Amino acid sequence: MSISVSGINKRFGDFVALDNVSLEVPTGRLTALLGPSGGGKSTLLRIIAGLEFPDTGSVEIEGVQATWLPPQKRSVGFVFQHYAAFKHMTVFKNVAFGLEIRRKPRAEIRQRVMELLELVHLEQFADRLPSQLSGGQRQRMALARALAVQPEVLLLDEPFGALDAQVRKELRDWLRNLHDEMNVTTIFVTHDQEEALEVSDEIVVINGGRIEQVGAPADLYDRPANDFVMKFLGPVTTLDGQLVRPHDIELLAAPGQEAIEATVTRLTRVGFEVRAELRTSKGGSEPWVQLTRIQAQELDLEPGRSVWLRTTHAPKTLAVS
Ligand SMILES: Nc1ncnc2c1ncn2[C@@H]1O[C@H](COP(=O)(O)OP(=O)(O)OP(=O)(O)O)[C@@H](O)[C@H]1O
Repeated sequence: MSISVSGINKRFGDFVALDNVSLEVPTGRLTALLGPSGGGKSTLLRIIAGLEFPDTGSVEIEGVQATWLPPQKRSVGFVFQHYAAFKHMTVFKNVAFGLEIRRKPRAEIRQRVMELLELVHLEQFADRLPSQLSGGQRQRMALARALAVQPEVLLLDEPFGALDAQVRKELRDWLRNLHDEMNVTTIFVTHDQEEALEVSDEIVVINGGRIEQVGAPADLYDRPANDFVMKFLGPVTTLDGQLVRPHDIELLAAPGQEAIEATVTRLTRVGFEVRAELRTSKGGSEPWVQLTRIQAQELDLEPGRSVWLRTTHAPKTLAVS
């Protein structure tokens, strides 16, 4: 199911939470709403879900006007961050809930719930209470519950928030597979750029109630529309007044064409990478460069050594703030 949002404005009192936001999400796509806290991501998702209504603008789902429809009439399943599981019900009952209120036959409910629990790897926990699950397991239960009624649109607000890095990573792969298997249109909110870059087909960068840029992860990373997107999507440093990615700077052991002389001030090893901090001779700017251990060894880098720097990627011609 495709989703079309156009000209959405939303205020809370005097505060503008969304400022003329328009967005097209085609059927089957996995889209991330990415941005800093308070930027308006959740508000936009809640408006698409029908949990909140815009002041002006419209939401269409599969070409049908849905702006004022209640959530249950939208064919959407959603998982919000502070998801309230029914504490007194087992995992099985929690997942079965949506099917039971739709008065589906018992055998069908049983089969569907067990299929879903298998999908989210919780089949052995069907009889437990939510309080007897880990945070990650509870979030997977919430996803199974959202999927039970076979929504064509899945809306997830920070579905992996508050989990440790390792579990988040596992759940990312799992979400990607699930999305592909279930053939749904998924929109998820995250403030984690790595999560958005790794999982999604398309990223919508939202800041201060406005969309900064929409595009495939690689496009946004390599061709950010502005400084904000560039800084938000990955590491940046400045070289010769230009904002560049630290891995887009080449280090040379001898002078080269268009290369700037610099002195190594500090070397830090982070896993298999080396971070070299430098000071340029002319202008005295202090860029840092990310390189592999092998590169650092080949250049025989050490503090005090002179090197020459040039960008391997066309730098963005934007003013550095
Ligand atoms: N019901 C509300 N009443 C008043 N202000 C609200 C309400 N809901 C959201 N806001 C404000 O609107 C702004 C956008 O909130 P929103 O939750 O959409 O941001 P977000 O990008 O999802 O942030 P986060 O990542 O922190 O969840 C915030 O400044 C928030 O305080």
